[in-house]
Amino acid sequence: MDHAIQRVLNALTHAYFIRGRAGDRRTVQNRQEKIMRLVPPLLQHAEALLVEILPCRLPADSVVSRYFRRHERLGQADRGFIAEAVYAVLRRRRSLEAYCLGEISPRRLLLAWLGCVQKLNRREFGDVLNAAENQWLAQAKALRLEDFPPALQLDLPDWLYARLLVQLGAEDTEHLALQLNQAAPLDLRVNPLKAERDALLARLRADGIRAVPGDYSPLAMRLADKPALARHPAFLDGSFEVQDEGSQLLGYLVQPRRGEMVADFCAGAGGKTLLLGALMRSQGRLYAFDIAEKRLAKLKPRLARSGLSNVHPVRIESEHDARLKRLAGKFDRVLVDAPCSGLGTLRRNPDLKWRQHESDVAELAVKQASILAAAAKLVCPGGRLVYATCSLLSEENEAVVEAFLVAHPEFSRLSASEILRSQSIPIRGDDEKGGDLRLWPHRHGTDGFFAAVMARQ
Ligand SMILES: C[S@@+](CC[C@H](N)C(=O)[O-])C[C@H]1O[C@@H](n2cnc3c(N)ncnc32)[C@H](O)[C@@H]1O
Repeated sequence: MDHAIQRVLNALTHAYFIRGRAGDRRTVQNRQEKIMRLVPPLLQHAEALLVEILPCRLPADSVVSRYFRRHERLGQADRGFIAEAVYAVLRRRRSLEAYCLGEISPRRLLLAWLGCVQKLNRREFGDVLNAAENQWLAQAKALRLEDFPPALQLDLPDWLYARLLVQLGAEDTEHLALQLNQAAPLDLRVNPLKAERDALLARLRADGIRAVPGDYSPLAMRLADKPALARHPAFLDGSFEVQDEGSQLLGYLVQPRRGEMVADFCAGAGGKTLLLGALMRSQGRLYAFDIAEKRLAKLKPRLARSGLSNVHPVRIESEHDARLKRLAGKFDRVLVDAPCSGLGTLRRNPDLKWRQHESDVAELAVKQASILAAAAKLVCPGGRLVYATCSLLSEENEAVVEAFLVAHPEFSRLSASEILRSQSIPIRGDDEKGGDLRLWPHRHGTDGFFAAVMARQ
């Protein structure tokens, strides 16, 4: 193998683990050894992957999966490593482009990340850099990020920075943006029909998986690393699902009870459906509506693992589907996990900040209002309606709910924090304005979520 590439890989591996996995020498050593053993030209793979991702035609995660399917000989550690480099570039794309000094290319973005963010020195780069690149990188390293506008420094598009500034102020926007530029932790949710959290934590630890209970959700477990779990026996037997802790809290806001009629209006692949079904102890009827056949199809194997028998997936044409009319006024609880900009998930999907535009947000808000109004018709008198998004923007959140409440005086807001507290879920911080729940990556360590709980008279 080319020694220069080997040196960069060593340095990269070092930088990667120092940043992400400090404190566990054994893991560092194991994975480092693994990478050394398997080592392909990872930098070239990262470059090739960026060529496909940067035009932003498709979501980055689907491009990454497709790439790895095409390169099936890449091992787990190599994949982790390539994905880490590519995602780092996506997170820091705007400032890395500035470091490119007018000649933006996937290779330069990667080298800028290595040189200017990871601070690899010339010796660590070895002879990977040609003379022109050496010269360019020396100039790039001399740039001071502080001399650029705040939005660039924080790697946000101008329009998004401007909106967050209005909502949060400069200091909080900075804290949020810095957090959004980190990788999200891996959270699991225990399936209470199959396992008990303490026992499952012990089972995972016995397998060398470092896990602790979540801060808020009684079913959450947070992992210290990102092990591959798809073949873990406790996953296969339905004892847990992968689910962000914030997402879990939405299930507790719906608070479904055994025997009730419950609808998950935008069920997708059923992350929240599975939780709602488990909270109902599989008793009563739980409808999982969605317009996307493909997403609902992904719910099927998850349902099979979960042990739930009360879930009815129904593909609808739109929120105005005629079948919904027959169900009007019949549901005790309705969750609307609305399609949204997804900006609360930027730690996982950093490409969204470059793929979403202002005009998308305005369109989404119109769609969200229409879905909420249609879903509300399903709620019975005395029933509960929860509107949620993983957006950070008030346009998709409070504004949608406020307009809905004006047009539907039969609904009134409940306090989300009180509902959670009544279930012994402690939510700290400034999350109670208007009674709605707001979860922020920089305050709660979860993805960004908004949820409003409403009751029908
Ligand atoms: C935020 S995702 C839902 C995620 C899902 N609840 C989960 O926890 O995994 C929004 C979903 O809304 C669906 N959707 C979009 N328009 C819809 C509509 N008019 N009626 C129902 N669902 C819709 C999308 O297909 C997508 O699956």
